[in-house]
Amino acid sequence: MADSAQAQELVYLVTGGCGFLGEHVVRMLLQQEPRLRELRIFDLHLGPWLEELKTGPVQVTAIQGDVTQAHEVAAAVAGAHVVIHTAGLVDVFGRASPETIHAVNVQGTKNVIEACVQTGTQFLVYTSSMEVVGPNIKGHPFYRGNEDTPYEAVHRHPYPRSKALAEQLVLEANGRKVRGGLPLVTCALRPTGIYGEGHQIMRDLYQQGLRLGGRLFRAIPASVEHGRVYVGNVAWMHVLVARELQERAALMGGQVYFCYDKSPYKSYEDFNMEFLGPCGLRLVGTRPLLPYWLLMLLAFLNALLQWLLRPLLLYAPLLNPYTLAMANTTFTVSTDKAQRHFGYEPLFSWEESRTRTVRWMQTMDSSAQ
Ligand SMILES: NC(=O)c1ccc[n+]([C@@H]2O[C@H](COP(=O)([O-])OP(=O)(O)OC[C@H]3O[C@@H](n4cnc5c(N)ncnc54)[C@H](O)[C@@H]3O)[C@@H](O)[C@H]2O)c1
Ligand SMILES: CC(C)CCC[C@@H](C)[C@H]1CC[C@H]2[C@@H]3[C@H](O)C=C4C[C@@H](O)CC[C@]4(C)[C@H]3CC[C@]12C
Repeated sequence: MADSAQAQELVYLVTGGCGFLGEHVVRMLLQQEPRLRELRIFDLHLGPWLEELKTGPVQVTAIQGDVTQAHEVAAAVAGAHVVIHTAGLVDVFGRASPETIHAVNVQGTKNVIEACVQTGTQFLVYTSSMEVVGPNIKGHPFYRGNEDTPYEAVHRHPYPRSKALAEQLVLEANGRKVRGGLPLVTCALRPTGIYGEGHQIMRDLYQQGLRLGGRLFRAIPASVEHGRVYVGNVAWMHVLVARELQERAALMGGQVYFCYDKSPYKSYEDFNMEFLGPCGLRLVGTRPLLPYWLLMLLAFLNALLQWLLRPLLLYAPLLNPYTLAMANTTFTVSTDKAQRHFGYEPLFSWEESRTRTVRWMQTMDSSAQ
């Protein structure tokens, strides 16, 4: 027992710990990080589920705060050994202004870095995104690429632009001296499209399918591959990186890693059907029902309507020129960098990831009736 008592010495902070990914990271840390003494969860909106975590052996501290407020971030970071920064404004639908996206994703990340430097926190893991690479606006395919695959990254949309800037800040901060003189060690993880329990878009698509009499209509050719990764494996990768960064700083510091697992390569819609199918939905059409030019026209009409209606109401449908380009451009990764650098293997097989996601959707299904 002396060993485990000695081992429980680390303080972790998870920003955005009440979000879709953040909650999985929090739960994974509690399960898989035996050296944890205190887990701080920092979020703009705290979830009620945090209460149930407070009865365990690890001290769970919930902090309601805003990453754009430097003093709030510094107070939360002070005394933490590791920061996992997942907080972000994920918006590709035009719900938030470009300024707000920049403030949360870029200024928020700057605040986290400065807080580490000022308070002496040495390890920072940043949740980046595949979108710092692509798909680009030219629609170039990225077919099973890795961290070294050349690709013309062009960012026009506020969300990917903000993620790219924030990632760059995190990587450039690697090696800066933190309070006490030790070097800051940082790295960035780039998930592809995350799915799993708690995925809001999957929920929305399910509800849309129900409204359409149990059908969804194919919009994108089945041959367009879209990278997906299970949330439990993304969380596991964060936990592992945070742990191994402390042992392999020279190798891992300043590095980026795609988040991957054994989820199959499929189109966005066919992949979703792996979960929506068992819940009774059907994807109509082996080919897109509408020609691409018509979908593009509808996407532009949606963008125009959003702009016209903005003074009156927020109109933010799933389809806009950016989301259409994302769904319609092949972007998949195939890499073993995380395995080589820190021994990552997915914790959940594809079958388990699918079962867990379907089970979650079916619970939602019965609670909706
Ligand atoms: N969902 C995906 O497919 C995906 C893919 C790649 C990368 N990511 C990245 O993963 C991270 C988590 O994304 P998610 O899908 O869980 O999104 P999410 O919206 O579910 O979670 C983000 C969390 O950050 C919090 N947050 C937002 N603004 C904040 C602020 N100003 N101060 C403090 N907290 C704030 C939110 O309250 C929320 O709990 C993001 O950084 C996102 O860019 C997500
Ligand atoms: C064209 C319509 C028929 C379908 C629209 C689907 C669209 C809403 C989906 C397609 C691809 C999705 C993005 C992709 O999985 C990866 C990411 C990266 C991540 O950082 C944030 C979420 C995001 C942008 C997904 C959002 C929803 C998208 C655009």
